[in-house]
Amino acid sequence: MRTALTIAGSDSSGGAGIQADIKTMTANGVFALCAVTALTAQNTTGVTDIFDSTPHFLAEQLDAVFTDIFPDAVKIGMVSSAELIETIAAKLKEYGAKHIVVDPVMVATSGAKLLRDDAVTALCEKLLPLAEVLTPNIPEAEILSGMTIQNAADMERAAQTISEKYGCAVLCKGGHQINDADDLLWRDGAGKWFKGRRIDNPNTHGTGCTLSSAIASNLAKGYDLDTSVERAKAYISGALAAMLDLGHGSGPMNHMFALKGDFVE
Ligand SMILES: Nc1ncnc2c1ncn2[C@@H]1O[C@H](COP(=O)(O)OP(=O)(O)O)[C@@H](O)[C@H]1O
Ligand SMILES: Cc1ncc(COP(=O)(O)OP(=O)(O)O)c(N)n1
Repeated sequence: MRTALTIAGSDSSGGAGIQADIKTMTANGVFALCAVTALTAQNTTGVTDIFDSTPHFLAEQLDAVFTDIFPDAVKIGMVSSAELIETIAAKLKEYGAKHIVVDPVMVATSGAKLLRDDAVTALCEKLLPLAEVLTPNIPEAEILSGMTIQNAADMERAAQTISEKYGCAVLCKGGHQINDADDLLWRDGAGKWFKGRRIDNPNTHGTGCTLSSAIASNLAKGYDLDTSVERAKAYISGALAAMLDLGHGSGPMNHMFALKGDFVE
């Protein structure tokens, strides 16, 4: 069985963060490993508190994983401080981790800040250059490129700028646009659009975590990046279209929409 590691924060509501990652990896047929960067007290209406792992304990989790079950791909989500970012970068280099997907999580849709302002530089300098692909949403792509994004041409310019700056592929996600759910993959000097039908579902908690984990799962299975993005897009569209409705705010998706068998009713 192929394996994928998520390095991310815990979401007590189960819709985003490490919980979304593990469900996504499992539903995509890979064995999920995890290293927890932080605990969040969170539900569908917002984040009330964050308790960070220490750099030492995060390093211990990464040592435990890499020295035993070496992951076929790695996904990185919420990492709130410069010290934790530096720890992850050092360990990924030490172990020669491959197929690294970085979701540069900065702010939850509910408005909570998940990355400290003083950690953006560490993210850019230490972690982004290790990535095979970055998956910023539009607000994150604006911060990383220093540009304002208002339309598809702006997405292309911003993705190109980020890709050239950090030497990796960039998937600029269009979920925050008004009329569509089209994502742009910029790699090796050229852009490719992955078109998505916008699903009229207010429950989008964890879409970014889910997409990046599905990409990592498909890279772990040996698919190339284009195919991994295409398959991840099909997966998230299915999870949104299942129209799960839980909680009082923007609820989670149904990660198990495609699961069939005697134990699912
Ligand atoms: N209503 C929607 N219908 C279909 N796809 C969506 C919808 N909202 C987001 N997506 C898709 O979900 C993925 C995550 O995008 P986005 O919501 O922009 O990320 P984030 O959760 O990081 O803000 C992208 O592939 C995006 O196109
Ligand atoms: C613990 C934790 N990590 C990441 C997020 C952000 O999730 P994301 O899928 O990027 O976006 P929203 O769910 O906020 O739309 C989170 N909320 N919690």
